[in-house]
Amino acid sequence: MLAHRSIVGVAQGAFKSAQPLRRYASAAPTAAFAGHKGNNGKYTVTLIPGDGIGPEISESVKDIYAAAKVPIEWEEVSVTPVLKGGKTVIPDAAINSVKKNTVALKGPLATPIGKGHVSLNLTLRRTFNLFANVRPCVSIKGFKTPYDNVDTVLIRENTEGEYSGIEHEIVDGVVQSIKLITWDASERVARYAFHYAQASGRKRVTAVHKANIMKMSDGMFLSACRQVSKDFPGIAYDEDLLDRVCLQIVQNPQPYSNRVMVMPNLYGDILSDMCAGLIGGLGLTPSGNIGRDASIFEAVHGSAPDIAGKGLANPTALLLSSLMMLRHMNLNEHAAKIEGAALSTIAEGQTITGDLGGKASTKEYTSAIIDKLAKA
Ligand SMILES: NC(=O)C1=CN([C@@H]2O[C@H](COP(=O)(O)OP(=O)(O)OC[C@H]3O[C@@H](n4cnc5c(N)ncnc54)[C@H](O)[C@@H]3O)[C@@H](O)[C@H]2O)C=CC1
Ligand SMILES: O=C(O)CCC(=O)C(=O)O
Repeated sequence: MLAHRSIVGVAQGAFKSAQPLRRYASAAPTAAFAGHKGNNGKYTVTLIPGDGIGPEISESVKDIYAAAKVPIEWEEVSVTPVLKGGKTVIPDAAINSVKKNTVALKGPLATPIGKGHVSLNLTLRRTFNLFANVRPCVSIKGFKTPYDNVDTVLIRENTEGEYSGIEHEIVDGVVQSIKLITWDASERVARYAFHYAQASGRKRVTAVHKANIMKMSDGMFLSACRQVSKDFPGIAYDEDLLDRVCLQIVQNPQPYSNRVMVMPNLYGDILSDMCAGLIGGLGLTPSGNIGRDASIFEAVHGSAPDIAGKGLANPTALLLSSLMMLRHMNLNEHAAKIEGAALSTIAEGQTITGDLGGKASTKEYTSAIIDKLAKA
């Protein structure tokens, strides 16, 4: 198996062939980290704890980072929405912090269903033009699930598609919701997906679509992927229907290993939750929202209101997202150390949270990782 490389590392000439497998790489050819080390030798990173379980899992990441002596200073900002000119917006302090630091770790933000303010998650992605949402889904060695060979990366177009937020009522009882697909955004995410595959040693890119039905919008997304594929002769390219992928991957995920799947926004949202189910659930799957001027890392899951405040949440997905962030920042050794401690704690199975079949609280699981770091 090839070592997973981060393009950031390659571009900065920092890649060493002896580096360990990068399961949660954040290959970002167009988004080299632009943050600066302060006089204290630490990088400042924006932290948005978020809603529901967000503050609990953020606390866990902070505790683990302190124990691992990661050279990061957190700049904590709230994203509690504010009203400005009749619109719900993200507070300026949060926007300015991400702009300045160019990198952020974000807990989940809750969105009212069928009414109320727009999704602030989507607002952040659009504000910073975070065009690619990278969602690795990899089985954890030693942690038994119905499948033990999942190793795929979904890359979701992150700024438009079904999530464009253009909706209106035409006449009473008739509502239109517009799926907007542009050539530029499709080409940009396709190119990112091929770069990611190349940098991480993955051999194939699959464009996932419904162009049999949405002939023009998904059809154009496919045309962009096909055109970009010509620039990457070393990477195989194919296309598959979303419904077929869903069926086949739950029957046998193995053929989807060692590849990158690229797709429009909504398909990536749904397929990544489904893939999380293959490896043990939403408590385990990280993501990175990658842009040219900033990147925001967050778990795939939401605010989990059903368990919020009970100390039961699994912080692994946010922790792994933070490791994608560390690799994006070229802090590879710290990432590898924490990854080893977290994944071996899960593989041993003695101190794991309820979603993984264990009995540990968030704090007990966090302490188990910290104990391992102390012994490493
Ligand atoms: N990127 C973001 O910030 C996202 C925000 N949301 C928002 O989150 C809210 C809740 O959404 P749901 O559909 O309920 O999805 P959810 O992902 O919050 O929860 C789905 C199920 O997974 C469980 N779960 C999720 N994360 C977990 C963790 N770390 N540890 C243990 N169990 C975990 C929950 O307890 C729940 O049973 C909504 O307001 C939604 O809009 C949803 C998805 C992403
Ligand atoms: O913004 C939200 O509340 C949900 C967003 C979501 O599911 C996602 O796109 O990851």
